[in-house]
Parts: sequence; C-alpha cells; structure tokens
Amino acid sequence: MYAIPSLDLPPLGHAAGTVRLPGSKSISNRLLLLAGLSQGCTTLVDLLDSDDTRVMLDALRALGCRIEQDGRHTRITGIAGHPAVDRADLFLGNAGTAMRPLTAALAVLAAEQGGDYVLRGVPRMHERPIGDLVDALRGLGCDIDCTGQEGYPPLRLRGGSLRLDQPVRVRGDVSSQFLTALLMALPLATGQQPVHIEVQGELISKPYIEITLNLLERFGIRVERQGWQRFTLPRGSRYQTPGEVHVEGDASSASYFIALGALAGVEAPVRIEGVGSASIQGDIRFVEAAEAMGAQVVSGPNWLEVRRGAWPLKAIDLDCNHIPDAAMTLAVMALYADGPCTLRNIASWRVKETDRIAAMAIELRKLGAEVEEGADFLRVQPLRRFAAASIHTYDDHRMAMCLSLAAFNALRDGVEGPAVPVRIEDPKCVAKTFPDYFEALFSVVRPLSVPVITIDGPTASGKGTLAAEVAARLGYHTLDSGMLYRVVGLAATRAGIAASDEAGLAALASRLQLRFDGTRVLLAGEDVTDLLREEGAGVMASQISVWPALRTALHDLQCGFRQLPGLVADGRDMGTVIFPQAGLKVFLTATPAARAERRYKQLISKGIPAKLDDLRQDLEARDARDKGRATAPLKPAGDAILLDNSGLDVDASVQRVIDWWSERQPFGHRAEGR
Ligand SMILES: Nc1ncnc2c1ncn2[C@@H]1O[C@H](COP(=O)(O)OP(=O)(O)OP(=O)(O)O)[C@@H](O)[C@H]1O
Ligand SMILES: Nc1ccn([C@H]2C[C@H](O)[C@@H](COP(=O)(O)O)O2)c(=O)n1
Repeated sequence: MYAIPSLDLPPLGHAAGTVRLPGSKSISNRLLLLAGLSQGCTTLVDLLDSDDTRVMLDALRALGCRIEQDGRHTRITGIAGHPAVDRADLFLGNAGTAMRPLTAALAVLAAEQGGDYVLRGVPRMHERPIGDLVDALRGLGCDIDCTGQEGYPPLRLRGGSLRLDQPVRVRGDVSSQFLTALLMALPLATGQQPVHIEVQGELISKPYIEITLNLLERFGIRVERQGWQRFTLPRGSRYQTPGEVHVEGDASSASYFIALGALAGVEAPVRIEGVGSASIQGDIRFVEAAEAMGAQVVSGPNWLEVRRGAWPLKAIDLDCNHIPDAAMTLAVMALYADGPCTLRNIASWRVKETDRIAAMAIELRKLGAEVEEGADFLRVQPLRRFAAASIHTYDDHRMAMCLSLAAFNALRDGVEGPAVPVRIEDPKCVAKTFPDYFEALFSVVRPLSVPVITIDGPTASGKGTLAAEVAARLGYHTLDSGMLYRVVGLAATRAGIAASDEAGLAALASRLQLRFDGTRVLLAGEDVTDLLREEGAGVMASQISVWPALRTALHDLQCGFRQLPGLVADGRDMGTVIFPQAGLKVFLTATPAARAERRYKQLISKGIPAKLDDLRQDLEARDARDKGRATAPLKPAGDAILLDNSGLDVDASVQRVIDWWSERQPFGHRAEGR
C-alpha cells in the first residue's frame, strides 16, 4: 500500500495479465456479522482484509466473539445472540457496512436483553444519514439517541421494549443498507412470533438485498418475500453456522480492471480472478455496462477476461441504480468515449464516503472534461486534450481507483497535446476495500515511460541514504547499483575467480542467483546483506568494476529495476550510462573529511572497529580508481545538478531533491496530504 501524501502515475500504456481480486467488502462484513451472531464456529476463507472489515472485527471482539486469523482463514466463534458485555463503545470508522447492521442488531439485543451501546465513526460517518433506520427501530420499540445531530451517528442504543405486532416499516429509497440491517437483525426477535418488514418507497440497489437474502439462507434464515415491499422472518429463526464459507472477490473492485481491459487490453486480455458469471453481487452487472461501451468480455464462474473492442468506447446513457458503486468507473471511462455519457439515477452517490457526484464532477473538470451535474445524474463529455491533474480523493477509495484510469490518456486516438501523468492524493484511502490496488494495477500495465531519478557520487557521500529516503517519499523503487558490484565481488571470491579475470567475472555476473527481499540481498538463497556492507566488499567492488565486460553483463539487470511507479537509482554511472534519459540527475558530493567521518561513525555504531585516517585514505584511493577508469568513470552527467551535502543533514538533502523533482512535474506544488 502507498502510505504517502500522493502517488504520481506516469502515462500508462497497454495492459495484459492476471489480477486476483480481494474479497468482497459487502459479503465480508455481512458474513462477519452473521458469523458473530451465530452459535458455533464459522470459518471464512479469503475474507477481505481492509479498514472496513477491521472495524467490524474489532466490534465483534468487543462483543465477545472469539476470532482467530490464520493466512486465508478467519475463524469466528459467535455469541449465539448473547453479547458477552452489556455496554460497549464501538468505533466503526467510515464503514457503512458495519454501522448500519450493527446499529440494528445491537438495538434489538439491547431492547430484548438490556444493554447500553455507543456506535461512532470518523467525522464523515457522522454526516452520513441513518435517520430512516433509527426511525424504523424506534417504531419497533428500541430506545435510540442520536447524540450529535438527529438522524446521524453517533448513536446510543439503550434498551426499550420490542413491539412486534405491527410490521417494521423502513424507507427503501435512500439506502438499501437499512433494509439489509433489519433483515440481519430481526431474526434475533423471532422467538415468539414471525416479524414482518414493510418497505416504503421504491427500493433502490436491490442486488444488495439479494446478497443479504442469499447469505441469510446460508446461515439458516429463510426470509419469505412478497415482491420487494414485504419481507417476513419466520418465527423461531436462528442463525446456524454453515461451517466454512468462501468469500468471493469484490465485483465493484473488478470494475476498475474490467475498464482497464476495455481501455488497454489491446494485444491480450486482462484476466480477473475471484469473481465471474456465478457472482451473487449486483455489481457484476457492470460487465453489461462495459460491454455496452464496447468491451469484449468472456467469463467463467469465477473469472473474467476483458479486452478492448470498440475504440473509442461507445457513449452510453444508462440508469445506474443497479450498480451504484461500480457506476463511478463509467464516469472515467466516459473520457474515452465517442460522445457524451449520461449516468442516471445515482442520487445515492451523494451520501456515500463523500458526495460522489460533486467530487467526480470537480475532479473530472481538473482533467479538462466538460461535466454536467444534477441531483441524481452526471453527464461527461469525452476528452481530446487531457490536463495533468492532482486528483483529490476525499478519503474515498473509489475516487482514487476510478481516477487512476485517467492515466491511460495517451491511448486515446487523436489525443491533442502530450501524454500527461495523473497525481492521486492520499493513495492509501484505497485501504478501505483494496489495499494493494496500485500494486495490482502496476502488475498488469505497461508504462509508456517510468520516471527515474539518478544519484551518483563518491563513496560515503550519502547516496544510498538519500536514494532510499527520496524513494520512500515518492513511493518509488530503489536500485543500489554498488550492491550489484559488491555481490559479484563476493561471489567471485567464493568461486576463486580473480579480480583480474574480466571474462570470468562477466560470466559469473550473468549467472548470479540473486533475489531481493526488501532491503535484504539473497545470493543463492543466503542472506549476504551484512557481508556486502563490509569495507572490504566495497574495495573489491571498486577493483572489479573497471572491467567493461562486467559492466555490460550487469547492464540489463540494472535496467530491469526501472518499474512503476518510478525508480531512484544510486551509483557511479546511473546518470551517465545506465539511465541517460533520467528526469532528474543529482551528483552528490561531500568533502573527504566529512565522508570519512560519516563512514567512521557508521562502522563504530555497528560495533566494527575503524580508524579515521585509514578510512580517509581508503576512500580517496577508491575515488581515484572510480574516477580514473576508462569505462563509465565516476563523473557528473552533463545535465546533473551538483549537491554538496557536507553541511546538510539527511532531511535537508532529501528536501532539496524532492523540490527539484517537484519543479519538474506539471502539477505545481506537491500535495502534502489533507
Ligand atoms: N547528509 C548527511 N549528513 C550526515 N550524514 C549522512 C548524510 N547522508 C548520509 N549520511 C550518513 O553517512 C553514512 C554513509 O551514507 P551512505 O551509506 O548512504 O553513503 P553512500 O554514498 O551510499 O556510500 P557507498 O557508496 O559506500 O555505498 C551513513 O551512516 C549515513 O547515515
Ligand atoms: N554504478 C556503480 C556503482 C558502483 N560501482 C563500483 C565502484 C564502487 O567503488 C563500488 C562499490 O559501490 P558502493 O556500494 O560503494 O556504491 O562499486 C560502479 O562502478 N558503478
């Protein structure tokens, strides 16, 4: 996950390959509550691991459920309808799928068994209406206080007396989650008589109710239904654990990759695993919308393969009531259409994680699009000239994931102006449902060009430290090229290959069994990181690095580090030879005295004995050899910026480089999070 203030997506090209989806959020949180209320132990396989499921798990633990997690399996021993505590203060973040059903379940339990429960969330959760559910529960006899503003969380549930002779009435035209909440809670009240629910108004998002009914049935609750207006929970309904349940992949999350296939699956399809034609999720019908725009889709029970069909995409005018979450993806696909696209019946967007109609309109306009916004619709004109935009994401995972699709702007035929990058602010907001979304995206797209920053300079100037910090700030990969020469030196010593044997060293370099595990280096499976950091390894690396054949043998390996979303490479010839097109080249120096001092402190802090004078002599000898060799000598590239950090600490050096990089981006000042 990218826990950085913003993530810059360079212009992206064709896509191909396989993406495995995380578990469905809607199914995960429903299953968690049902398992938590049941008697016995339920094993959930491939449960979504995200912010929203984490708050639900925490709440269940607080109520007395035993929860064990082991790889793909989550085992929940339920409370059999009897919480272990009659008081709890539950924090539910911004998870509507936790707030609504827990409100209903705990209100019913508190009224039946006594109890005092507080449910709260983040500030945005306290702006998301819940009055219709509260009204329905109060009508049933539950005692509920809205402790802030009437009709909104936080809520305090403190007993009451259930009146079940009349049907429970709930509005269905604002959020189907209110009906879901009642359907999941009211089996708890069927001890003496059946309970009836009447829906007032036209029920929206019916597919989500179908998920609820399907999952209730797996837990032994057979709901009788008359159309979409009246539901009956039979007398004596009891949650019974089904044992093991597999959580299917998230169909709303699939929408980004279905769109990706439609936009960029040119030479091969994008394969999506975890959800397919057998899905019980309503958002699987996003496939039909994508097909209407021209996508070619083939599917199996739990997979989809999508490739580009019509191009540009075909404009649509669609009632999106059946796919409220996935429909957001259509708004960005519209930029690539052959005419205006109209998304209708999407009023529920206004009360989601943010006001999604307003947010989408603002962000699409930043890209240059003409957008018309109504109370319950959005009309988006296609774009010919994309502007580089810094996309605000409103702590809304779907804003981040949808808008990432604007980075395919270079694929638009007849596009005017250059291909532009897209900046996604607060990219970690995707943790709500898809923590590794960007990693998954990068694994299947071909970049048009990956940004590179090079940092060259003499030993102990602080290149590695600077490169690692800059990369961490930008979410980029790193290449410590000196490490590659050091590892060849170590392998050569072990294999008895002399430092003078150019051909032998080159052959060895091309068959190295190297693996990187974070900052650790594994040579034929052995962790050699600490051995490589020894001074002797650096001297050996400097000696063997004079050989052109060895340098050629390591060339492609180094280029292979250039991966999305970007690379910071440090060494001696990064800017001059390996990445001559780098977007920013820094030549880092410090006085020999400062460098010797730093290396001395570094060694002493690790308990390695050292002498300052010897270190200074060694590093000056190394400088001379690295500068004096015929091939790829240590020198600044013609277009490098010189940075002498003798008098700068690490933070100040990092800030300099970040500032230089920001000046080269088309976004203005870097967003530092909001
Ligand atoms: N600006 C700085 N001010 C003070 N100390 C620094 C600075 N930058 C780095 N250092 C410290 O100097 C030491 C050497 O830094 P580092 O290993 O990053 O250098 P390097 O140039 O990558 O060395 P080598 O080329 O040998 O790998 C480390 O202990 C590091 O913490
Ligand atoms: N791009 C590079 C990186 C390193 N070398 C050689 C020369 C150095 O003295 C030696 C060790 O590098 P360090 O780990 O200290 O950065 O490796 C090179 O020739 N080219």
